[in-house]
Amino acid sequence: MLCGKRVHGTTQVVQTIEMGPGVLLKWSDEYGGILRVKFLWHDGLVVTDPAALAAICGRGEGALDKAAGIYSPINFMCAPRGHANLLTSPADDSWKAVRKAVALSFAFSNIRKKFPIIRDRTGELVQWLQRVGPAEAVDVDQAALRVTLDVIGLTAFGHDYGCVRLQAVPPSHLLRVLPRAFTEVMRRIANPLRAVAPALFKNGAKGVQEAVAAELRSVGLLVRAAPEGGPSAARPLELDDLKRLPYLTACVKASARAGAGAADRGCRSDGCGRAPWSHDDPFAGLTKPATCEAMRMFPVVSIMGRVTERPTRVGPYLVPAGTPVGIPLFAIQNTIHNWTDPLHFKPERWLDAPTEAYVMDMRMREGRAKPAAASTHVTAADDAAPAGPAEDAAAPAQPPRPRGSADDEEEHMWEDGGGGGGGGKGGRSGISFMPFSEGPRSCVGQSLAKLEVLTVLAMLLSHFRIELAEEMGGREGVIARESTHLTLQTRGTRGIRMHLHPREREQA
Ligand code: HEM
Repeated sequence: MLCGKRVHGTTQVVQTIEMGPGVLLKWSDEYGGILRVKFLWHDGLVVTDPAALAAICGRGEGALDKAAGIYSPINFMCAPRGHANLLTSPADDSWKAVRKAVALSFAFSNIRKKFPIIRDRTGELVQWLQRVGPAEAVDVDQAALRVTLDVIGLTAFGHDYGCVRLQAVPPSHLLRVLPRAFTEVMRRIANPLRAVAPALFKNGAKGVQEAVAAELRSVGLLVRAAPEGGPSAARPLELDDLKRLPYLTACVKASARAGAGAADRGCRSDGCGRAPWSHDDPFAGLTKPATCEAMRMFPVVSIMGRVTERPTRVGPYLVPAGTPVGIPLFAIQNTIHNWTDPLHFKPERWLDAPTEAYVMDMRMREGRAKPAAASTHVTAADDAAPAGPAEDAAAPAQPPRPRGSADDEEEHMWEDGGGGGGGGKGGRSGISFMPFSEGPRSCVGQSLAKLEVLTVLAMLLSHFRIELAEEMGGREGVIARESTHLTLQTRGTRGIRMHLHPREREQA
């Protein structure tokens, strides 16, 4: 994303995609929790301040909606003619209806039935890794992507991508198409002109092909999951199938209004949902804190975009309508203002944290929190926006209102456990950890994601001792290649290579 910070009246422009998510972390460390920047030609804010984030992600007056313009390049990857989707749409009535239907399908009571799928695919991955052996360095990032695509395909659409079983990955396979399309999306977010006149830009025409290839695959899944008349998993997608899409979208919305979980149509497996940590799993105690610490340091979604619809208070500032607001999860979860010793991987931070908390204010746990208003770090943005009256500047951030709309009935695998002292729902004073975001636009798929992440980690840790390959250049080498390509990834094609030493062999 093109953005720049104001320094003494001049603007330093940087492209955060090229420089990696670390640039916003550096600025947050240096300038504090509310920073005025330029997003393209707009003035915007970057917010890492916990109290301001609680208001932005809540439902009160300070709540902000999606910046649909920033998200719109994603549309071209998902649907013909670039229609908005659940992720990219502003929170209008249509979004509410679809969100309600999809959330029902992702209720943990439904998702737990999918556990055997996750366990069995991960089991196949373990067998494959055992065959590869410890001498060869394996790209674990890609291994995780293989399981994830198989799990999403099977659980949501009854479609088997067969990623884990692939010996070699052809260039046209989703495993390759998806990362290339993600890269094109990020390029278009950084430079919207790229979508309008691709020929003017390096690899612009190729980017169009990547977007179309990803779009065809998304559409293929939707059409296959249709109740009747769609092609079977065995029949390849044909262009005529695309004409059925408006009908499918109407189906989802209609059943959403009727209160039925339309996306359940894709759910085709039965079975017990016992998760690994509910058994006598020796790694259960370790897996949850390790998962949380990994998600803190390396959040999959490293930045989110919101926009003020009307003049809105953000911390002590009143910002004008139409101001884009960047929410850099990577910086929020790694800045020295929100965490003690943030650059060190310390799963033990989470040992006595409420087990089910995935949204919390870690400053409270570390005894570092100040009252909400005082904890707002005033920055180079002093002249940012027409500030409110002096007494307003001292007013605490608006706490989120109790839940009351689309996702009222959502049942997540783990409800927020009260934010570790942050006051719980409706009274949270701040947020410094939210890998799945928070509030009405939080991740609707988080129950599936958590089940998969924990299962994969528990099974890998119980079978292997894992060691970073030397060619990665240590932790610093990996961090130096961090890059936002829609999700947090590493630059280049090497991925994250590791040696996996089978535990039985070592014990014998
Ligand atoms: C570890 C895995 C995952 C992480 C960390 C994650 C994180 C997030 C975050 C931070 C958001 C908010 C994005 C924003 O506002 O810009 C989000 C939204 C969303 N996620 Fe996930 N996600 C994960 C897996 C999944 C899965 C497996 C699915 C579905 C199969 C999913 C579906 C969605 C959808 C549809 C939204 C948009 C919700 C809305 O705006 O109403 N996610 N996710």
